[in-house]
Amino acid sequence: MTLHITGLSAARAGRTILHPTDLSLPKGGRVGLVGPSGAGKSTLCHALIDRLQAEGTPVSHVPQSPEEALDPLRRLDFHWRQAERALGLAPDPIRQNMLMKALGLEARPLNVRPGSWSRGMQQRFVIALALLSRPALLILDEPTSALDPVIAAATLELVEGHAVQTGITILVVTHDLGLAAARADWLLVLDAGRIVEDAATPELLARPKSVAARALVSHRNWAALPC
Ligand SMILES: Nc1ncnc2c1ncn2[C@@H]1O[C@H](COP(=O)(O)OP(=O)(O)OP(=O)(O)O)[C@@H](O)[C@H]1O
Repeated sequence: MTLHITGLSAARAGRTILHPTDLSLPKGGRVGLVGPSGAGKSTLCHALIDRLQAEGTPVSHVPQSPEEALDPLRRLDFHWRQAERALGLAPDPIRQNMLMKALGLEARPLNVRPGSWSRGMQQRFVIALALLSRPALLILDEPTSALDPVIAAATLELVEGHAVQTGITILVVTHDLGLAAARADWLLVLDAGRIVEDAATPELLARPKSVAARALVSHRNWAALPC
């Protein structure tokens, strides 16, 4: 079922940051939200999360870097238990193994602090945590900014594989058109708090209509990135 969201908007300090916006996110789809810094991507994400949560639709958000989600002094198994508790879930080793395996982390002991793992592995762990709630929508916020591009691409492939099996919709939020074009079937371009383009990825790349999308597409070095 497609997630339809209408009239999403946001103001900060008396200024409209996100103008009234409608979104349609197809179930199991991979959608990219692209726009320059300050366009309002984070604001849109927060408004979207608030709206979906208010409607009772499960949504998970993966922040840019694992440090934002993990306490460096707490062991990974503590984080897992906390997430289960927050969701009202009883501990379930089978579910835990399934999610860890989906992110390529099977057989890794969790009785260590985050710093014992590479950042790429920490980010995968955070994504596995985000999947615990069986979200209808998984928002990946600048998912590659904290990782080297090859690790980032491998991580995104694992997430997408899991999403295909479970019907989760993925929203990749980024200022990097190369990343979005490689990962998403559909692209939304946000500029100054307005969605100025909403098109299938090949269509947007071939025929960008808005000034913002044309500027992103004409920035050609995006094509060379591995993810
Ligand atoms: N709490 C706030 N108070 C005032 N202005 C804000 C606040 N939060 C965001 N803004 C402004 O809203 C605009 C959009 O910010 P936002 O963080 O949503 O953009 P973004 O596209 O996510 O940027 P980036 O890619 O740099 O993270 C910016 O001009 C920002 O300065």
